[in-house]
Amino acid sequence: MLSNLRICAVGHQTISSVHINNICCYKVRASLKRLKPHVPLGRNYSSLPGLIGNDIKSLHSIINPPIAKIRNIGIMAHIDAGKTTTTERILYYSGYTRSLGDVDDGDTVTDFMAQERERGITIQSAAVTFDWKGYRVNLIDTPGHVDFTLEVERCLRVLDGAVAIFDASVGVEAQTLTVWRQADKHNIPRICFLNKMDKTGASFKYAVESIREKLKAKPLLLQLPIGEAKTFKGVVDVVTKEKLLWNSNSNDGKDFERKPLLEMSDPELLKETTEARNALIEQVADLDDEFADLVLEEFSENFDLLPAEKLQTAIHRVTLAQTAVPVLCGSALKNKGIQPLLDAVTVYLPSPEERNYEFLERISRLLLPFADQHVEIPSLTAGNIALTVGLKHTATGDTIVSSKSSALAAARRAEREGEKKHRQNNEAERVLLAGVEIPEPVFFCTIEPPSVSKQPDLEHALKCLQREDPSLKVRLDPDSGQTVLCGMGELHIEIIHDRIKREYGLETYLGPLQVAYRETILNSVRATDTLDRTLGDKRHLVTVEVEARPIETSSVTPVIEYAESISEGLLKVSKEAIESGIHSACLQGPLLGSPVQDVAITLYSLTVHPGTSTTMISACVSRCVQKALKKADKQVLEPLMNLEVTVARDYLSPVLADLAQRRGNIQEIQTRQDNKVVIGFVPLADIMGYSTVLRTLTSGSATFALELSTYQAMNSQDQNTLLNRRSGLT
Ligand SMILES: Nc1nc2c(ncn2[C@@H]2O[C@H](COP(=O)(O)OP(=O)(O)OP(=O)(O)O)[C@@H](O)[C@H]2O)c(=O)[nH]1
Repeated sequence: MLSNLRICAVGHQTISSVHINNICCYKVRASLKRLKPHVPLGRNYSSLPGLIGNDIKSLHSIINPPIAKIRNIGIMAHIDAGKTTTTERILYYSGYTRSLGDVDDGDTVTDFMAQERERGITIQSAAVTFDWKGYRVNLIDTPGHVDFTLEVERCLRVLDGAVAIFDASVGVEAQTLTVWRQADKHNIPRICFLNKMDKTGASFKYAVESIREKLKAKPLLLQLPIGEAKTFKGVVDVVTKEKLLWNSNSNDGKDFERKPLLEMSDPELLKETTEARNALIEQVADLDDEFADLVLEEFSENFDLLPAEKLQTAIHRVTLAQTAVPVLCGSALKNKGIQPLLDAVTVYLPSPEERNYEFLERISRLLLPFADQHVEIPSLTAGNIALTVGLKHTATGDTIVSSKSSALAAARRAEREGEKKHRQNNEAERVLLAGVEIPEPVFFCTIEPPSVSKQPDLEHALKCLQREDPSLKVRLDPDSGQTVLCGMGELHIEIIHDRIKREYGLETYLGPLQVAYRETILNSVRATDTLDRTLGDKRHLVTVEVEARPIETSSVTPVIEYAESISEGLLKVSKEAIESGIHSACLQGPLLGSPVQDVAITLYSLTVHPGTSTTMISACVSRCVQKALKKADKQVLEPLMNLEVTVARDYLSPVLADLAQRRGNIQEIQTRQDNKVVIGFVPLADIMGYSTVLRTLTSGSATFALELSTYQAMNSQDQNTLLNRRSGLT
């Protein structure tokens, strides 16, 4: 029985993708050329290209692994930490691909969009399924660039666990903090992988410290690196006291040597590992009472006698409770440390069962993704990924249920659980499916089809893209009649433009990129208005009096109040019309036509002639509110961004000088290895096109992250310049 589906990404051409229970289902269109045949040849499968009958697993093992052996995990990190490279290694070692893909060569499986391959970045999440030592792992590689935050969020809400990847030479970076917070919100157990241990400047200690300090997490060091940067050779498994060494002559890292540490051959390393293991045991005992009892009763005299499996089970519980995070390390590029990372995923991250979802599922037509091919399957157990086709009215972030009664039952149960929430470890949150938070778009630009006859095609393309990506907003400019795209950043809009061309065959024209300003009022004002219109033999007559006043909310949704004199009876029939009128008036402020923020509207009087339609009431209220807003003293608000620039010491001065010219407000300059990290605020209007400027200023050695902080009042000089520019005076 189908009781709960989560829709994750829909709308691209004919395939819609759904979440079944806690599982994410995405379109996967990776190239099949390097896929190893893991699909049984049969009635439905013979059409898959490149599949041979010999090296295949049984249908049962492919479609229905026991739920305890399923891991649904995401990979998350700051841009360029190495998610895609790590995923490629994982696919290779698990036998899913035959050769190693490389982001720098543009031939990875998960970065399958043309733009991803060209730019070497991940934009859309991709899902792949593979088996590792008897476990089924459904893995999602998510984008790291801030413009695609929503894509990360919609993945996280359905995962059972995640691997957070860090660049070991920089530790925690700006976007890591964002995705970490998102994972906290969705209660996702995590393990950390300190990647790039081979890189100059890599520091295990520094990266661990940054996890402790910046993420406020308790790192459990399950490994120690053997060597660092150029000398990085392998890792020590602290839990088992073994050393794992990769052969430096091997070009794919498939084979490695695992040996117990011995007093004779490695006295120093053994001593260091024993100390690390003892510290780990104490740390876990502090966090887990059951383990503490075991250690105290049986092993307090000698921690060496504590079996590795007992320690692993306790670490699993602590990871699940999210009171600490296991930390591992390696180098994806140099093919070291990936196999133990996979082991850790199966040992420490939870199965769907442990995450306490209790639905069973059934839908009419199910497809299983095998890269860009889909195999129809009759049924699927909870905890798996599948696709369904043809959902027309469902968009990313929606939850669908089989019937109204099952939805009500889920809501009732959530309510009951909510009452015991504090006792039951957020049971209600586990049952209810979290919505996605859609960030505010800060940029917009007009978009034109190649000819008027192509306008319907453009509208169709934008509709599909919006269903997939709710952070893209599309609206019609009421003055010019033009279509306006609103997005998260320059790159976001550029990619949308590119996708319209490649996927929908439409060559569109973008207007100049503009900042999404807001407006507010500075004093209280009252206005009255009357609308008197006769349509046919019917007279519509409304008189309204409203007050608009400034309040502090940081929201574009106006607060609506009613004076006591407004009759209950009148409100009953016309409340909806009144509020829709107020909302529509506040969408377009009198200064720039931007949304009005921080206002309260009070309705003081309303008289309505009998027979007046609600549309006329709405129109009159809207006009009256606009009149009031126009009368008030007004203020433009501009988006202020949090900026973090990481730059080599030598280039710090030109970067600071440039930021000073951009109205930048520097809060702090940190030292990170050989780099300086500049943290501050800068108005969005002054930071457009910054990536090109920064590249030129620093010979390509700097990176930056940008995120909306707040909307702030513009000073009067800047505001006048902007208003004059908009009205064409300058
Ligand atoms: N030295 C070193 N470089 C690495 C390692 N892993 C990845 N890289 C390099 O780092 C860059 C970024 O790697 P990706 O795998 O694309 O990183 P990503 O996190 O997927 O990036 P986005 O998808 O854009 O968020 C590439 O040039 C990789 O070759 C590593 O272990 N060591």
